[in-house]
Amino acid sequence: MDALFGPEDAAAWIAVPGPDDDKYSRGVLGFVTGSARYPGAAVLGVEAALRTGVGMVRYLGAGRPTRLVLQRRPEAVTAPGRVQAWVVGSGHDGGSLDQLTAAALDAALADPVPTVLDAGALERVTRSTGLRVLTPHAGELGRLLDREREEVLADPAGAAREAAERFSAVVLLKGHTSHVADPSGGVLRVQSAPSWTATAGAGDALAGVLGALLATHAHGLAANPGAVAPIAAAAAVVHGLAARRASRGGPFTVLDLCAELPAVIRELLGG
Ligand SMILES: NC(=O)C1=CN([C@@H]2O[C@H](COP(=O)(O)OP(=O)(O)OC[C@H]3O[C@@H](n4cnc5c(N)ncnc54)[C@H](O)[C@@H]3O)[C@@H](O)[C@H]2O)[C@@H](O)CC1
Ligand SMILES: Nc1ncnc2c1ncn2[C@@H]1O[C@H](COP(=O)(O)OP(=O)(O)O)[C@@H](O)[C@H]1O
Repeated sequence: MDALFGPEDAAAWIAVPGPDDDKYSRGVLGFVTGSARYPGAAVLGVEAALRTGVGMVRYLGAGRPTRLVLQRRPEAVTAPGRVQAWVVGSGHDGGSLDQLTAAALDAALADPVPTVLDAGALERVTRSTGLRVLTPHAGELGRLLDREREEVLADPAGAAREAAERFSAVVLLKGHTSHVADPSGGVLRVQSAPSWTATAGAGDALAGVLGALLATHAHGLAANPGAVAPIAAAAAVVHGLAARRASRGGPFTVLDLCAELPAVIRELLGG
């Protein structure tokens, strides 16, 4: 099955808090992202998650990214504790991680909750124990499959499907059209972002949006793992609509995109 997934489909995957909710019942999202080399990736993921809506963000990383995350978002909690979903790998360099980040990453991968594996964590996919979503761009998916980037671009749906089957994961292959493949062979296509979105850091923000949607649906996911693929597609739609609002036909920064996320969520909910 290969289907187009749009805003009407995405609207069904926005979790709305109720009067009995508190920050824990809404869902806590943990991040092990960013590094001394790429601290900005940590800031962008946390910013995107908080603006998508989540009960709490826990951020675990080295001193420099932690300071920058707190400077931008004092709402983030930097103490370890339970979470309902993880985002790992944005701003990591597969090979070289400081000790604290490496230990936090090991703990996150061993935690059986839904996990977004991005950038530097993609190569650790077989070590993750929960429901997992991989968020590669074409070059990263090529490396995972031992293929050239051009081969992935020639058949993106097929490459995403192959990786989903091989790694028992939902695979969100990013691009102008994003392809979300699940291990049973289904592929959802999302095409909501303008080409101005091709800018460094946009993928780090997408990982944050996706993490927030997973954390706020975590309770239902254990019983319904098939929901992970539409949630991943919904994240791509929300991210793309925020990019469109930020762009209005011109360039924008990733923080501009993040600033539009609350309005996109509101609109999808009919507000
Ligand atoms: N603000 C930040 O902290 C950002 C951090 N990022 C992080 O940076 C890390 C690497 O991500 P990438 O997507 O770049 O990883 P890739 O490994 O896909 O890209 C690196 C490759 O791009 C190619 N390349 C480098 N410079 C190039 C140029 N000028 N023209 C054409 N090709 C060039 C090289 O072949 C290089 O091996 C990830 O951890 C990612 O999360 C990026 O998301 C960008 C923003
Ligand atoms: N031509 C394009 N049109 C629309 N969106 C794009 C285009 N190219 C990339 N994107 C989107 O921009 C983001 C780029 O992510 P990624 O390649 O991981 O960059 P980074 O690692 O720098 O954050 C993804 O969400 C992707 O879908």
